[in-house]
Amino acid sequence: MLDYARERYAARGVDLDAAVAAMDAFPVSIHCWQGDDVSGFESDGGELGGGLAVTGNYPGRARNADELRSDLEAALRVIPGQHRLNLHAIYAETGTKPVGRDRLSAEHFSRWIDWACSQRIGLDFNPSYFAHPLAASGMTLAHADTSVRRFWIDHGIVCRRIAAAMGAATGTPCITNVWVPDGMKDTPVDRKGPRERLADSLDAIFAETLDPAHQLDAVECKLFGIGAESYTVGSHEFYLGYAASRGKLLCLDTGHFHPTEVVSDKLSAVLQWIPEVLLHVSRGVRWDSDHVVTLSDELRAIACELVRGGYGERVHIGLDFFDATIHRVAAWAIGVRATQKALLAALLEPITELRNAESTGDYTARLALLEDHKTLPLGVAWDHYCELKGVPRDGDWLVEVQRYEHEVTSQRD
Ligand SMILES: C[C@H](O)[C@H](O)[C@@H](O)C(=O)CO
Ligand SMILES: [Mn+2]
Repeated sequence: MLDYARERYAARGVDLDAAVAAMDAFPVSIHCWQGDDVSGFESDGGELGGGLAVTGNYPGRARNADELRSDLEAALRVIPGQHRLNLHAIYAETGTKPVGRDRLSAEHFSRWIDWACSQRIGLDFNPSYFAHPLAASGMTLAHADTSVRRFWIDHGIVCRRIAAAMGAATGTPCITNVWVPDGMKDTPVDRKGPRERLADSLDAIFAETLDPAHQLDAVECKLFGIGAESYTVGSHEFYLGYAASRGKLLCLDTGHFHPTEVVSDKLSAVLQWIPEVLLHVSRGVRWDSDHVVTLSDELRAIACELVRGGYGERVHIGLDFFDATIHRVAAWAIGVRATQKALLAALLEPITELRNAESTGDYTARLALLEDHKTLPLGVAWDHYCELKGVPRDGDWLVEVQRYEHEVTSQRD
């Protein structure tokens, strides 16, 4: 079967083995928050809020950092390749004493850092601007009250330092992604003031120069959230301008746009003006519902844009979904494996033939090639990749997760 697949791709001018080898250049930053429904481990944390909503009550949620790390290891055993872990500040381990988010430091993440080093994976990081009494009003960095704003600015400052320590320890830059829920349920009369305050707060957070070899900054835009239906301070236009003017990464979450807008079309547009992009690959169903990522047309289109544009170095792939209706380890595995399949399909695209067809105006051949590519034996190449990396193929990995569920997660209260 593998030889047959090699031949089929070779007939289209594509080297299957080279495509499989190229997969190493696309690590995926796996979001820790799928493992515990974005709960975190703060003893004094608040309701999730911020427009974020997790539905479902599948048994076996990780209740502490050791359980979450164990679940992540179970997921990594069925995910091919070396990846990264994306942590939120609410996953700090502060012992029995609560530590204010404005006082967190790298020592509160030392066990995560040691674990990442032992797994040989990189870390990414996020300040948490939700699930906190000072975020309950729906405003954080854009808040009109200076003392509330100061608290959240200090949170951003300490998180960048934590990220720098993570990057230094793991030997790969840690991306600190700033997302704030700030917005209004109903029509504001002052759209300008909060945006001025958000810009000032961000400038204050980013004032300290940190080594880009250890730490990079990203800002995440959004169209609307639950409870912020009429106005989102950090809109796409706001953050595109901010990132372009400050040389920051722009985080594009695939659930954060109008349902008819697609991130696959935005990549080559924003990368004209900003240095790098962080992706939050999600699957919005009718709204920013954060469903588990599947091998959709849009996911494939995003992967094609990365490969065709040669954006491997400039686009960082992260995931952002949370579904508590299915087994959480399986959710990670499904989402990461789907993302990787999209990448492999993109690497197997008959790009030379496609470019020739397009440049000669033969749009009939372009469409025919794109359609035919869909049924070439991607699954055989994918199985081969899984075997090379020593993880179960499609059809086999779920059994491993079910065993883990039986032995570990189903034993939790
Ligand atoms: C928990 C995440 O940081 C959060 O989902 C954010 O990235 C987002 O997308 C909010 O809608
Ligand atoms: Mn996101």
